[in-house]
Amino acid sequence: MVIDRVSMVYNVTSTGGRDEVPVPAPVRWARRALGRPPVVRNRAVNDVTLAVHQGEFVGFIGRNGSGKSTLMNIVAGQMNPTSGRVHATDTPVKLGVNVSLVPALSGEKNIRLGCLAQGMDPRLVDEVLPELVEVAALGKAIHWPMKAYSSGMAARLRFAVATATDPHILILDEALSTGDAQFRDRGQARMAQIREQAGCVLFVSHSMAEVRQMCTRVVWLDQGDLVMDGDPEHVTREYEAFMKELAAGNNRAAERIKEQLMNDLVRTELREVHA
Ligand SMILES: Nc1ncnc2c1ncn2[C@@H]1O[C@H](COP(=O)(O)OP(=O)(O)OP(=O)(O)O)[C@@H](O)[C@H]1O
Repeated sequence: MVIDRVSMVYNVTSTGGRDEVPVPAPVRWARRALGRPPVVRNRAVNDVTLAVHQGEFVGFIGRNGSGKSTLMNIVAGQMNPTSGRVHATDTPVKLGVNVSLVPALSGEKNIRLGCLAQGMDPRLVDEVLPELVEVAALGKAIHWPMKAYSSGMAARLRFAVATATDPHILILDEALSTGDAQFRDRGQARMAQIREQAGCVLFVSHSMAEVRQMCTRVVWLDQGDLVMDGDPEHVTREYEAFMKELAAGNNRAAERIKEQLMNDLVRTELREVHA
């Protein structure tokens, strides 16, 4: 899958601020004339290019509002980017979105329904059902209506359904973190299985431990920019150093870390182009 120079700019109503980027003048005038609130431009993803290969487990990290979810929504086809394109060999499945579950039905019935909705043969559904019930690890609650589930329990169910068809490209936006330790273990085992079956997983997380443990590669986004892309240990270490400076109020030092890494990234890309 290739994310090719993807950018996303949201127009958002704002009461104003000095460093806001205004929309073009004619739009401003028209809104003023119509008595609508002013709108500013918010760049959520900034010209991001990435190639993700089969079998890769790519972690996406970055502070709040850095563009991770926006990028995942674009990859999942839920949102069109302002510019750029995503080329994928198969439809990416974003956990919990591509399958609509029914609150009044039991967990087991929902798994069955979710599998059928994803085009699975009914005989195959019977075959895989016990395994998926085990992945969800809901115990007796698997027979309860889904509306009686906690948010973590519902997340487990969605996870089991989303991974049922061995999606080629699976997108997880913080899904595992909502579960407890037992679910995380099972969830990780299931994702390792997906990866082995030559799919790839895109995984958004704020947990560096989880990212280091599970990912084969990590992408760091900040304010929509691609800051780093590489080895999980290396990227998470630099990210932690950046966050530490921010937490200590050393914004300049944090910016310097980011600038240096972005320059390194440009140099690497240039070397690759010339190679
Ligand atoms: N529907 C929307 N309309 C306008 N702006 C949006 C919208 N959704 C997100 N944004 C903006 O886009 C930027 C990126 O948001 P996004 O949710 O992609 O970040 P994130 O990295 O996933 O953050 P988090 O770690 O907090 O989940 C933010 O500045 C946010 O304010």
